[in-house]
Amino acid sequence: MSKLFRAVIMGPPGSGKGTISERIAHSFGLKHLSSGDFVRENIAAKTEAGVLAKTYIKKGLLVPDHVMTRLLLPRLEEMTKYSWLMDGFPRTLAQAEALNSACDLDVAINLNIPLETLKERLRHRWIHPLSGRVYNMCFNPPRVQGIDDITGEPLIQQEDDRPEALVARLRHYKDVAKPVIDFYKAKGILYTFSDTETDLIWPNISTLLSTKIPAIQSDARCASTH
Ligand SMILES: Nc1nc2c(ncn2[C@@H]2O[C@H](COP(=O)(O)OP(=O)(O)O)[C@@H](O)[C@H]2O)c(=O)[nH]1
Ligand SMILES: Nc1ncnc2c1ncn2[C@@H]1O[C@H](COP(=O)(O)OP(=O)(O)O)[C@@H](O)[C@H]1O
Repeated sequence: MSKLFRAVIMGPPGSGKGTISERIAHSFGLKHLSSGDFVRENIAAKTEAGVLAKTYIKKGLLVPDHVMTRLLLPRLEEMTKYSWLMDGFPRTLAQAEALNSACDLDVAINLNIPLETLKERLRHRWIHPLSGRVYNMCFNPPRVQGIDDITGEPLIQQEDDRPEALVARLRHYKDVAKPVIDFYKAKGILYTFSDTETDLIWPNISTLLSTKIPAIQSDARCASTH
């Protein structure tokens, strides 16, 4: 049997983690795990961790490390048979260390996108709040302006995505992410991609993963579910 593949993808808000994760999951047959989706599922199911997480998200804060690890690590235990890509976790060094004790990663993808590009993208980002589905009014617009493709419900723009809030958010991201990036660099698994467009970054990520993911597994991708 081929070795399972485990990766994380990091980058500031708007860097394209969700967009690129979907492409990776589709092309390489990995499970796409999203910390934001897990948090939203737990909020919807009113689990203990979900109720706690909601109080932080409402204030625009990161969910504390112990809540995130309590929420995520059991989900990873259910994934022992699968190759996966995690989007949105770890965001802090404590989370990276907790993940490191739970499993060995093969690759950490780091997206490095210019500030002006992030501002421009997030200005056009609209989301369906219940599912977390993300649209961009230029790059991937919904079929009907302002309406979610799947549910027909209205889309909203997050307060956090306004340009004024973004600069502070990005500064905070950099401070918190730096030790995580250094942690993966020291392990020799960090791959940084810098460009202004997902379509320019994607071929490089695809080439990297083709060399890392055993061929047998990508051949079997049609049989996988995600
Ligand atoms: N113009 C443009 N928008 C992009 C590109 N890649 C992603 N987006 C959009 O930018 C926003 C942020 O992307 P997303 O994948 O949600 O980033 P995340 O916050 O890192 O998960 C979304 O509205 C995407 O549709 C790109 O190359 N060009
Ligand atoms: N690894 C994490 N650590 C702390 N909080 C997290 C983490 N992942 C998600 N969250 C919380 O869930 C919210 C939604 O996550 P996500 O969908 O990744 O959104 P965003 O793109 O706004 O960061 C975050 O704003 C944050 O409050």
